Amino acid sequence: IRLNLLQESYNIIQHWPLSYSPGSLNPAYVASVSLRDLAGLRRKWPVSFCLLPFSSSFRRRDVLTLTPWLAPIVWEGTFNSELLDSAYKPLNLTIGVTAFAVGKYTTFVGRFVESAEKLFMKGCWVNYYIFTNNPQAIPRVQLQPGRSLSIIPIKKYSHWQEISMRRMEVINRHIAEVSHREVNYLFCLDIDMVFHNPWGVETLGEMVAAIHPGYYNIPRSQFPYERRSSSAAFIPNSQGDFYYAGAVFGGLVKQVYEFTRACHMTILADKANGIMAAWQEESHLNRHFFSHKPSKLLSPEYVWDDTKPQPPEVRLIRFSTVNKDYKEIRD
Ligand SMILES: CC(=O)N[C@H]1[C@@H](OP(=O)(O)OP(=O)(O)OC[C@H]2O[C@@H](n3ccc(=O)[nH]c3=O)[C@H](O)[C@@H]2O)O[C@H](CO)[C@H](O)[C@@H]1O
Ligand SMILES: [Mn+2]
Repeated sequence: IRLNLLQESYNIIQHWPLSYSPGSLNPAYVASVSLRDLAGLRRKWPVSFCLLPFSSSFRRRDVLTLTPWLAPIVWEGTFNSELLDSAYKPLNLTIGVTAFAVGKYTTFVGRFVESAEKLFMKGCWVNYYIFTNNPQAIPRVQLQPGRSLSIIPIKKYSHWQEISMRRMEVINRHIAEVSHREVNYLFCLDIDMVFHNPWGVETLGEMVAAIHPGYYNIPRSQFPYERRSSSAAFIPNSQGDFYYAGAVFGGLVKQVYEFTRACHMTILADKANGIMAAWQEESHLNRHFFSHKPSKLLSPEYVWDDTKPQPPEVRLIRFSTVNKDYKEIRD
């Protein structure tokens, strides 16, 4: 019963800007309700008040829509994008996107950016930051007004594992040097992916993680966490919350800075001990989110895998991996 009540409050808070004068609550927080936010609200308004006007229109009963620590899990059918758009528009937010195209992965850039131009954060300012060892290989894509793309040269590590893991370090440094001045929120995405349906402001939150499409309906004992206690990414057998994808994370730029710094540190600690975690930086990301709970979760709609059949609970595939030949693409 308590969870239901809280779910109701969450739905109400999502509708806040319509029912109450704009400015009374910063819409930046409207879609990222945490336990802390709820506790604060309750002090001002009794719960019964929160429960009054809305009940059933934005609810899903077939999937989990709230974590045990009361972070929303975003699924199609749990939010109203028109309302959210009208709440966020006046904030004039700039959203950054980092993506890496090293070695043969430059072939993915065109499809990634073209699809993002049609579907990612429509109506917001968007800055793409494409990190590559081969700037000439990045195609020029026609961008919508208010959107920009920077190409940032980086060196190429020889192993794909190292390329993938070093993203934490590179993003962290880039935030400190550049993007902290340019964006409010930052999403860090795999590049071997394509947008198929809208991805909007419903995804914004302090710290946002995405549930891995392979493990959203699997018992936690089978999550592929790093299980060696010698690794800094170690999670014991019976523990953990969700298995998150390494391909999608984001949040307020300051939070993403802290997050990438922490992950890079634990990756370095493993390296000093001659260990590489089971799923590289994804293992470290999972370990970090185990002790620092994300304030919002994205459902696997936001990080799907095209080789999987679409189950009924996944109503909209928004962002999905491109089929690739691993042997061919990873040198
Ligand atoms: C869906 C999902 O959660 N994907 C994760 C998974 O694999 P994937 O198997 O999808 O990893 P991947 O091959 O896409 O590599 C991750 C990303 O690193 C970049 N890259 C990688 C290799 C290379 O030669 N050049 C290059 O640019 C590129 O942006 C790519 O998208 O595991 C990886 C680490 O093992 C990462 O945690 C991915 O985020
Ligand atoms: Mn990938």
